[in-house]
Amino acid sequence: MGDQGEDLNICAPPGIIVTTDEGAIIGELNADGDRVLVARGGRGGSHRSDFLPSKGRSQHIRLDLRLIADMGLVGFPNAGKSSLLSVLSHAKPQIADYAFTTMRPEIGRILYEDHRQVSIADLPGLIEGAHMNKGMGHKFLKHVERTKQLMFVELELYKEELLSKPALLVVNKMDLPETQEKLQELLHQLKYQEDFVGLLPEDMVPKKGLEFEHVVPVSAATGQGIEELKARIRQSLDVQIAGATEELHKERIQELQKIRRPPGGNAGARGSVREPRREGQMGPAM
Ligand SMILES: Nc1nc2c(ncn2[C@@H]2O[C@H](COP(=O)(O)OP(=O)(O)OP(=O)(O)O)[C@@H](O)[C@H]2O)c(=O)[nH]1
Ligand SMILES: [Mg+2]
Repeated sequence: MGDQGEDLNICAPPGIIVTTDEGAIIGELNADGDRVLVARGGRGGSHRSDFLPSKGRSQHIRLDLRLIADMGLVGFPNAGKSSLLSVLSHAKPQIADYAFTTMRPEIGRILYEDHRQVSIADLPGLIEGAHMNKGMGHKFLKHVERTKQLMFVELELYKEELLSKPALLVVNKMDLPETQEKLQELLHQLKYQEDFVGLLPEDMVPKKGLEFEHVVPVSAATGQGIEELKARIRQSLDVQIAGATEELHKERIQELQKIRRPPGGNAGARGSVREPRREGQMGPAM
């Protein structure tokens, strides 16, 4: 009858979906402390089974970190991220004239005329040294990882970790005096970045140039530029999705070509890209 076997626990962060290799969902981990049973252990032997233990299940699984949103709003405290979310979507985030009003992500959705929805996450403000856990630090960066793209609200925010995603730069509060001049200055600096790098403290100099897909001046207060911003968000995500789909198709076609090529070579001209499609069942899924 022996001792009970120990449970095998595997720790994973919240926001994980556990699936089989085929993509069937076994369970979700949405909050701290959530648990999902992936494979039940076998029963121990008893007098009913002639003391023979039964075998437990084994199961191959995938852990997918779910995106919290298509776009994440990134900016210094008070830049007006929550105000922007409230005019872009129907979300009603808390807005106030003090830093760190937003403590956890709030998601809003933009609904486009063709019924496509884009989700925007309003994130806590980012300050210098977030990567050293200052301000909302690590929490902030963890949320940022889970968005497809970033929408920077005002500039100085280029933290290198954040620059690997496509990004839009939104210049908010354009209703305030002198913002027009500041915007021109900013556009000039972006265009001639190398000339300005010398003015920055060494640890703030980005290794990679700043590239924004679009720079959009807006005012959350008056609504100026908000429609254009919505259009830019959509455009930018559509381009990214189209790029990813094309990449996937290329990979599939390459895989199919490998399968088609007989082991002894002899693929010749017949191994063209179109060949596999004619066989029907193996064409790339659209
Ligand atoms: N004049 C003007 N004020 C704005 C605009 N957008 C936001 N504000 C004001 O700026 C302040 C901060 O706005 P929030 O939207 O709370 O800023 P936030 O970036 O979400 O701030 P945190 O959550 O603390 O990081 C509030 O007093 C807003 O009313 C704007 O376009 N023009
Ligand atoms: Mg906020």
